[in-house]
Amino acid sequence: MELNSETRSFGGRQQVWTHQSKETGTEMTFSLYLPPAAEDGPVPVVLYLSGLTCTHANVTDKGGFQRVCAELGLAFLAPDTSPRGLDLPGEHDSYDFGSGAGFYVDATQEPWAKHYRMESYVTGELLKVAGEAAPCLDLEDIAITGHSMGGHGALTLGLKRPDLFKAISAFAPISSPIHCPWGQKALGGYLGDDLTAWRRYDACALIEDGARCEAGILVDQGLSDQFLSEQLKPELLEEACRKAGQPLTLHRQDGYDHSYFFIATFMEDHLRWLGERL
Ligand SMILES: N[C@@H](CCC(=O)N[C@@H](CSC=O)C(=O)NCC(=O)O)C(=O)O
Repeated sequence: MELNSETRSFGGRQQVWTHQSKETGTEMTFSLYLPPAAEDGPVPVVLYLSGLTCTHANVTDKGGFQRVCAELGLAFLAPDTSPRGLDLPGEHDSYDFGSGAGFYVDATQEPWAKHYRMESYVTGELLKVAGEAAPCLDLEDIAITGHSMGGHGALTLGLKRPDLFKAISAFAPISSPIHCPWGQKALGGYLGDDLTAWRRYDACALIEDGARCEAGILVDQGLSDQFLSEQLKPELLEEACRKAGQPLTLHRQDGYDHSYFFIATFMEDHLRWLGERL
């Protein structure tokens, strides 16, 4: 494991680490913000999953979380969105599949199955490695959030692993990959035609099938988001939660698009909401 950079920010430390991953069989990079409170004892962790085309760097540079994490004493952990450094057939052909588009699934189809293991990476190895890099992380006290494809990751992994994640939020998440072109392409490519396997990676299907987050779920969605009606469909999540009695706070934000300007605007709200549940 190697510390690539460390930069002072709001009294804490913004770090970037690389390590050799057993799950992906590649080098992986993640960023980790340690608040000032990490000098004195264990700190809770917010795990942030990024969207299509992103690395750890997008949210680290543009998410604007450091000031509030410093104030609340929260660590902020941001992994990459796929394995890197491979050259699998078709891996780099499109922005919404392959590199930069791991969708937080464990692929079962070739040639992806050996390396595209982002669910296992994020929920297992990443947390372990981050805990070794920073023993001040309280790995019993983790919340999960994310944006778009990463919002889908936060919802699905959070719903599947209530033992690991105490609270879930999302910025403009893909609500139901089964019902949108991005999701159909990714789940078909990584998991094949088995719709039962798809349901394990669809927040609405998981809720229909009984998964719950007791602490509730917070979602913010911009109403000028260019992906809103075709890809994100928050009304599907709203309906699944309503039918199942799953508490959901969904804020529809007038005029906001899909960008990091939107995320940075509502980051503080999400950190305070998650922090109250940690
Ligand atoms: N075609 C676009 C789409 C890429 C894009 O908008 N990516 C979003 C996430 S979309 C859902 O997962 C993003 O976060 N981009 C990075 C950023 O810093 O804004 C394209 O290729 O640009």
